[in-house]
Amino acid sequence: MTQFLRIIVIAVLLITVFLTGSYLYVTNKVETLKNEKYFEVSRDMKNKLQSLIKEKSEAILLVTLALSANQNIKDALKQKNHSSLEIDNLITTLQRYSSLKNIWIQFISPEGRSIYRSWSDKSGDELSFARQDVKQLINNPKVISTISTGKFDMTFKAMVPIYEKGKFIGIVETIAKFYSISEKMKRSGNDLLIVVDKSYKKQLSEAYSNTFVENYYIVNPFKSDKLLEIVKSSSITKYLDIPAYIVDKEHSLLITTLRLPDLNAKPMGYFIIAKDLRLIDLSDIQQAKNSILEVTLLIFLLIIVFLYYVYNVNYKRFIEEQNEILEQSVEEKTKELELQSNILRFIAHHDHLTQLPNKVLLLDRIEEAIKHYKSTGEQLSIFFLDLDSFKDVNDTYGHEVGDELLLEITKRLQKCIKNDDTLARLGGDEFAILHRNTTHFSMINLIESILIQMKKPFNIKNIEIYTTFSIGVALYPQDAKKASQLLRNAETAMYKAKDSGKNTYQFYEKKMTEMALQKIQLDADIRKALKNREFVSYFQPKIDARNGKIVGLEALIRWIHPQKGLINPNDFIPFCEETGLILEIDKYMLTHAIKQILKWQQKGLEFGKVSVNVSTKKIESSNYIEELSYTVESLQFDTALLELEILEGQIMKDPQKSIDILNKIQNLGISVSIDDFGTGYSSLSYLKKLPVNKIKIDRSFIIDVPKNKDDVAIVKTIISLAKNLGLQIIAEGVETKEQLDFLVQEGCYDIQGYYFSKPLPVDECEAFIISKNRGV
Ligand SMILES: Nc1nc2c(ncn2[C@@H]2O[C@H](COP(=O)(O)O[C@H]3[C@@H](O)[C@H](n4cnc5c(=O)[nH]c(N)nc54)O[C@@H]3COP(=O)(O)O)[C@@H](O)[C@H]2O)c(=O)[nH]1
Repeated sequence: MTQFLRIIVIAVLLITVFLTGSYLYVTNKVETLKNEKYFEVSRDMKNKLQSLIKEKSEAILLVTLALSANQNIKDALKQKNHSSLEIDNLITTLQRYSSLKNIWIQFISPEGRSIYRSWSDKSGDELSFARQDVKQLINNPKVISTISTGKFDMTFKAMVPIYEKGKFIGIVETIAKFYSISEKMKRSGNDLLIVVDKSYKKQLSEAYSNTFVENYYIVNPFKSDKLLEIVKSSSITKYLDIPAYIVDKEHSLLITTLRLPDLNAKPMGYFIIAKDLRLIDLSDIQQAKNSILEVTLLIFLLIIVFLYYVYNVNYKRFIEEQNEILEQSVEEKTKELELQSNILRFIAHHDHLTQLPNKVLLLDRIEEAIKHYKSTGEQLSIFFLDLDSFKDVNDTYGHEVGDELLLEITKRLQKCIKNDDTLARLGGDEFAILHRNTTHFSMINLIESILIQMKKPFNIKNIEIYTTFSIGVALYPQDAKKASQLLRNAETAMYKAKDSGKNTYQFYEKKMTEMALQKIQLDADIRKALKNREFVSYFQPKIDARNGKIVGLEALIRWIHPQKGLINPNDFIPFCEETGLILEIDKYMLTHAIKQILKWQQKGLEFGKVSVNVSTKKIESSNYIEELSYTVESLQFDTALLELEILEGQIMKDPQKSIDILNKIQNLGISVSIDDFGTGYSSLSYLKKLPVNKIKIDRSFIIDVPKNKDDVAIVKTIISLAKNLGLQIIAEGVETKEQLDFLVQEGCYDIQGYYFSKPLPVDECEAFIISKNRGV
């Protein structure tokens, strides 16, 4: 806004300065032009008067010269008698043929006596005493043309000396009135006032007109009374010797002066010339003024346009700045609102005591997890937790202790959940957990973890409090399709847990509870079995079909359960892989198998390499290579006789990582075989890079050969692939002669399968080896 005001103030100042400057300039310019005009007009006034005077002087001189050449006049002068002259006719002729209407003539003798004067009968009077000009001409006879003034009038005068045969015989003098000059000046719009200094001629003091202004005699008969009055009203000297002109605005007059010299150029008086200002044509000045005003207006408009442009540019900038400020302010406000809205949203979605998500947020998260399931198949489960004796805590110790207890319980529950799980407080003593990426084991793990956490007493304000949870679990998608229903079902399951004695859990589906119980039992049993060394190795021979010799043995785990008897690996290996117990199993089995092999070696039996199954979890465990190396070294086992079977699917989960580990295994001198080949979608580009020695064709491709053409094609391809890659090849699950013949025909000679032998317990396997060593 300051910027905006500044521009406005600058604009107003500029316009004011410009207009003032323009006004002063125009006024000054007009004044100058007027002065020039007045100077010009005043000069014209003077020129006009001068030219009229000159014109008349010349006319009179011409007439006088003409008269001086007239023989009759000469004769009259010689005779000093004019009677023979027809003077009247002469004057009439002169008036008729010249422009001079009032003209008088006089003849003067060489001695200075008047012989004849046309305006009077008087003659013979001595003039040379009274008249300076006559005296002057007698002494120096030459033409005189001058203006003269006397007490009656002011006149033009021309005097010409007349000679006859070189002798000066007299003077012809011609006199004309000044009237016509005044009239002509009047006609051209100029008032004329002829003033003569009184002191110039004594006789002027008695001037006939009797019109005086100060020391000056007003000569002209047709004077302008107005001008006379103006001159009279102030000092006359003001109007004499005006250098150029005077503008009398009061009387609207332009006044100038012209000196009136006498015969000897001595100042005699002045012509005061005046012109009505209104008669002076100032249209050219007005035109010039208009032009200046037009230019000024144009410049003014340009300034306005410029200011408008500057204003616009600045205004745009100003608007942009304001916009920026506005945007910033909106941004800040938006952030504030977002913050407030976040706070409100948080309040609306969280429990005020524990700050945990409330039921609303939990349901949102469940909906979200359901959507996720639909795109990924990742299961979820809801755990509904209700404290078993919270009412007693509140009643006994008060709500403050109850609240503290809830906060401590929250902390412990947070330790049990995964990062992507949601722990919520539904109100009172009810909590819920959204457990994502659910597996049977993860659910059991979570339940056990909660139960363990709740076993420890809580110390609230030095009061030791024991409390437990009744937990209900519902699974998506098995138990409900909608979030709210899922939560309700988990709650129902929780009440079942309450009914069954509290401090326990129930699944919404009864069989799930049983399964959970079984898994918990299985977990406990496997741990116990490892401790009690209930796991044993069975060995399945691998036979070279061409000669029936044993080329190797595969160690396969068996569980000799004290109550249930022999348990096959399919009933516990997947569970062990899920729980991580496989790490212990694989370690146990490697040692167990090697120890047995060492025993057979000591007995001198020959059976080729021994292969042991290894899960990916195992080979990916951080210290696997160290553990493997330690096991073979500590048992002093020749690594050249050991082969590890690793599932193709597990290798291909992260081929690059597998390459690193397999390289390390091979560096220990241990062979690697890809187990169940054909099921793991091996990438051919990776296959050629994999540090493996052997591939084992999966049983699923062997079952229907040679009948199933597809399987035949697959098996043929795998065999040729192995050969091309320089890998050994073995087929497993061979049960029939047809299968065997087909494989041998295709060049796969190493065979594992019931056709030759099932996996055998140690003593049976020993007997089998012995018989084969004997070539039976
Ligand atoms: N990580 C570990 N996994 C192990 C270990 N011991 C076994 N296992 C894996 O358990 C799965 C089941 O094994 P098992 O029941 O022993 O079955 C093996 C053979 O009995 C069976 N086989 C062999 N020949 C035939 C046949 O002709 N017909 C037929 N129906 N079954 C036959 O194949 C199993 C051997 O498979 P593989 O290991 O892929 O060569 C099994 O996946 C084992 O890998 C262990 O110690 N650790």
